[in-house]
Amino acid sequence: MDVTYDAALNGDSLTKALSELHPNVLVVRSTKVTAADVNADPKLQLVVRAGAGYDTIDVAHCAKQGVYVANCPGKNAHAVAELTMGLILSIDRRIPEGVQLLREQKWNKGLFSNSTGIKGRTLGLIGFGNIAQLVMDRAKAFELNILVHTRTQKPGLEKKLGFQYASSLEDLLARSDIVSIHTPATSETKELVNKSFLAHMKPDAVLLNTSRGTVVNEADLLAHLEANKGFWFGTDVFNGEPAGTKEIAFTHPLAQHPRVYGSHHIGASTKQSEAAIGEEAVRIIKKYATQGAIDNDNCVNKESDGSKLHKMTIRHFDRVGVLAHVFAIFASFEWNVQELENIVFKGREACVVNIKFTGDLSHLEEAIAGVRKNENVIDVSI
Ligand SMILES: NC(=O)c1ccc[n+]([C@@H]2O[C@H](COP(=O)([O-])OP(=O)(O)OC[C@H]3O[C@@H](n4cnc5c(N)ncnc54)[C@H](O)[C@@H]3O)[C@@H](O)[C@H]2O)c1
Ligand SMILES: O=C(O)[C@H](O)COP(=O)(O)O
Repeated sequence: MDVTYDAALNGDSLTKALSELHPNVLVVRSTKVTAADVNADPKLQLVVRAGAGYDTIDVAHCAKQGVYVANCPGKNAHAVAELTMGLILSIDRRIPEGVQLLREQKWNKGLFSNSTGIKGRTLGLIGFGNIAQLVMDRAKAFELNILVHTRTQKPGLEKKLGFQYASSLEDLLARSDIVSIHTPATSETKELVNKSFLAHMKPDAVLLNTSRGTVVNEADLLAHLEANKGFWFGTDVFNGEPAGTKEIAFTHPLAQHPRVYGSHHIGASTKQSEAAIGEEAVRIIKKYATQGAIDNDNCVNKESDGSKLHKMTIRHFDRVGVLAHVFAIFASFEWNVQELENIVFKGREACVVNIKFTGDLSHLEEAIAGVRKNENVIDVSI
């Protein structure tokens, strides 16, 4: 396999490289992958997001062009959970400011002796996937109580893992001392943190965001910070954050705010996490190269709604032309094959083909009779 590595490719330079090199697989971190990038490379088959969030990739356009998009769920979750705990403890004890003062050759025990402590306080988690669950595990070691608001509640999970589902988002916001966001960036979560969200929070609460900048309406948050002098924000992400990894000037009203502790979108950037992500990306590519398959856990643009599909199972002898015969009948009834699996039995004498398809079944009996006409068809069921 030929590999070209150039982490600096971005925007037009990425589009140009794709149009010249025509790779089959593109691996990216937070680099944006646009429709123009996909169109520039007709040989592109797979985009691997070496990370969790894939909002940076035009997933819908990839789906339209038959290009797989795969991510590496959970592989950087420990690192993000560790950073989240770091933000919680830093805010409670004002660690960064204490360090800064020492660097300025100043001692001020009084200034840093006002922390509340986190034991017995309530941490509200919004989203309860890979990262949030690891945050919960770590927070429980600090004796925080855990409240959860997520899209789908799983019966029995509260008791098993030792947390409580909030009855609503508003309930979680009203009862939490610390609220941490762990949802993906979607149209549903865009500006989830807005005036109304903040109004439900305790005035001296801590809000944490290690997910995406788009989840926060930054103007509303700034206004809330101004109006509530005990309110703190810890964030790893900013709207309009720089794309690269080199130092550049970054002026942002939240990044420079005295009650905001920010980091530089480094949630996933530990050596452990990068190694785990790298290994997973390689595993995905190897499996695709050798078996032509992407695991469902990784593929983010495979159609998963099979509820409207009909299924036909045909046992047949392993001879040339059986499937061609079946497909000709399907085409004559305007049945559209959606998924297909042909299993060959030991000895390569017989097979079973499972065909999932859409179409009008009013001529079903006629179609089945047509399939049976082939001498190598053993049985048909639907
Ligand atoms: N700061 C970083 O470096 C960094 C690293 C990894 C991931 N992330 C971000 O964190 C996000 C979460 O990562 P993860 O690995 O936990 O993902 P995940 O898919 O395992 O979990 C996401 C959770 O959010 C829930 N959710 C989705 N939409 C929701 C909604 N509208 N309301 C409530 N809950 C909702 C899902 O049900 C799921 O429980 C990623 O999508 C990514 O944007 C950031
Ligand atoms: O969604 C993710 O995995 C993180 O935001 C990590 O982004 P990065 O790969 O650019 O560090």
